[in-house]
Amino acid sequence: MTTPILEAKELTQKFGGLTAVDNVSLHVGVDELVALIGPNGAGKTTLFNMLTGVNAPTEGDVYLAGEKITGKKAYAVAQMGISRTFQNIRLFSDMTVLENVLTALTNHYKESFVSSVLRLPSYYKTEAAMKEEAMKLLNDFGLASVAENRAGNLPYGAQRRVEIVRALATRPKVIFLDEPAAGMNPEETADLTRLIKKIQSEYHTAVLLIEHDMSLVMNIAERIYVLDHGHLLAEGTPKEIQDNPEVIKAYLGGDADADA
Ligand SMILES: Nc1ncnc2c1ncn2[C@@H]1O[C@H](COP(=O)(O)OP(=O)(O)OP(=O)(O)O)[C@@H](O)[C@H]1O
Repeated sequence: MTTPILEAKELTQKFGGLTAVDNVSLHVGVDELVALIGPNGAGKTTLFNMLTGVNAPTEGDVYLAGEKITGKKAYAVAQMGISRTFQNIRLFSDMTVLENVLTALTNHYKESFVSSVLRLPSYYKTEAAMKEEAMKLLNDFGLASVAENRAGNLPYGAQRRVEIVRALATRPKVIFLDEPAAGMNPEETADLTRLIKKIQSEYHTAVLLIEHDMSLVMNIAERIYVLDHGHLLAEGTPKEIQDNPEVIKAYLGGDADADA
């Protein structure tokens, strides 16, 4: 097993009388591409929310690169190296594509207040370096030609790509993608598949992916966790998951290639 960059130990989330996630442990290795699947209401988003600091777990702990991050707020977790996209696109739709990516880079380019206000030479240098990094990312993900377009005017699939690039611009250790293929047409999904592989292979960033599109999951995930009614039902390679009778019974309905 690779060294885990992310580790969750015995996480439980209760909402009043409902146990949405029950005693789930998982790990994601450095550079690993892991998927989390399960039927609607299985607890996937609730688990994501605990891992990213949106909700504190009722029980259990989360470790990022060996450091305990349980109970830290979402912004602190983001600064420590977890970034995510959401089921509903959350771009700054009135800003350009480039500006959206630049907002994510600001944490890495510290410029003093004085040099910013006085527009000292170092200010322009920093601005140029940020723009160069943002344009490299946009270029790598086929978005350079729309850098100056208003983000809200892009087609749906391109907006999703911008969101992923913006998450990557924070230079995370792990990137969480919450149903990135939702609402995409087959061509957009094929583009997305290449993009996600690139995050892993060229940016050496671990990926944890929630996705209902089984062909996408089986195509790119190295390992899969299956949640069912808040419990971890199975863990394994795509092949092991497809062949697992419990998974087939509880989730895939006997057809491993069908969408959930
Ligand atoms: N804030 C909340 N308060 C109360 N119950 C909640 C809350 N968030 C989620 N739940 C419940 O927890 C369970 C798990 O929901 P969750 O959204 O995590 O599932 P999911 O696997 O992400 O589903 P989907 O695939 O539909 O997004 C559901 O029964 C849901 O109604």
